[in-house]
Amino acid sequence: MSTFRSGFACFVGRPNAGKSTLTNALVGGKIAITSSKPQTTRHAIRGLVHREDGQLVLIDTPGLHKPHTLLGQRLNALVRTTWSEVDTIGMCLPANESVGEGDKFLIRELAQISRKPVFAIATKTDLVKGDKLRDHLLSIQRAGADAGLQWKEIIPVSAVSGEQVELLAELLVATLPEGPALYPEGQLTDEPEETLIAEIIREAALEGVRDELPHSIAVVVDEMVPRADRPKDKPMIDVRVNVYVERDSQKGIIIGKQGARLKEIGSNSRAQIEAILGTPVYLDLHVKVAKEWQRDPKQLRKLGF
Ligand SMILES: Nc1nc2c(ncn2[C@@H]2O[C@H](COP(=O)(O)OP(=O)(O)OP(=O)(O)O)[C@@H](O)[C@H]2O)c(=O)[nH]1
Repeated sequence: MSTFRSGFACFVGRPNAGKSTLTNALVGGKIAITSSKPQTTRHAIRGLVHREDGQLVLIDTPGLHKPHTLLGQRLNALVRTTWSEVDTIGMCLPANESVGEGDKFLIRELAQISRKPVFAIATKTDLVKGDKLRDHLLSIQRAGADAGLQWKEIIPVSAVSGEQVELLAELLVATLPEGPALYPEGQLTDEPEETLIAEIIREAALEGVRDELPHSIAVVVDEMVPRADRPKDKPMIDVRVNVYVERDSQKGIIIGKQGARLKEIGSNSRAQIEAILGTPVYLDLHVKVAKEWQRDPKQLRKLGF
């Protein structure tokens, strides 16, 4: 029997490097969700990659979402801890952008970790042509050498076209220690659909305003009902959702000018929700103020905490 491997990996890279999209592509779609409860680690699990040869647990790297406070300063301790705890690291460097100072800073930091495989992942290769990709791969190699980092591999991928995603999964799994699966297959997908849907909407609501609404937002799926008057071959589900914030000002942020942001939240999350439910949905989003909900046990229970 062939060896089964299991372990943890994280992706690092500047904002927009393609980490989330790659995570989704590796996981196979819908379950790359930041808030899934940490199980054996303190870190949030972003997704599970189940394969015949192993199981890869992709974890979130806190702090790297705020590179402006991070780059140019020392990396915070939590990020270092994450790096020291995972089995393998993938640094994402988008092929349509040159290797910049921010990237080099990260590469130097990664070079400090000894005896851990660090992959350079040239993301978004569908956006560039041959010569440009070759130059990009060369500058990644050079940046590694300059920092004293020996890349485990430099691998070009496109999460959008799917090119080399399978190969990347194989290479990452090959670096994991031998061991049984850490999570039952499909564990994260066993979360109730409502939880996944609420989480997708919460992510969409936080998009671009994360700093303004850090923890003050909770999303609850109120009901999901099949629309009665639809033909059998064209079903539709009405999904009624409440988005709770703590203050009126936050309500304004979520709703946006003439409802523009709320509309955007709906359209950004609908496709993913439709993928989960397997039917078109009508999303009915309501924003409500639940004052100080984080401090009110009764409200917390209502919001599912
Ligand atoms: N064409 C193309 N676009 C991609 C690919 N991967 C990601 N993108 C796009 O690049 C943008 C950023 O991708 P994300 O996956 O959100 O990047 P990220 O590194 O997770 O970003 P942060 O959450 O800001 O750290 C999005 O608009 C993606 O659609 C790819 O393989 N090809």
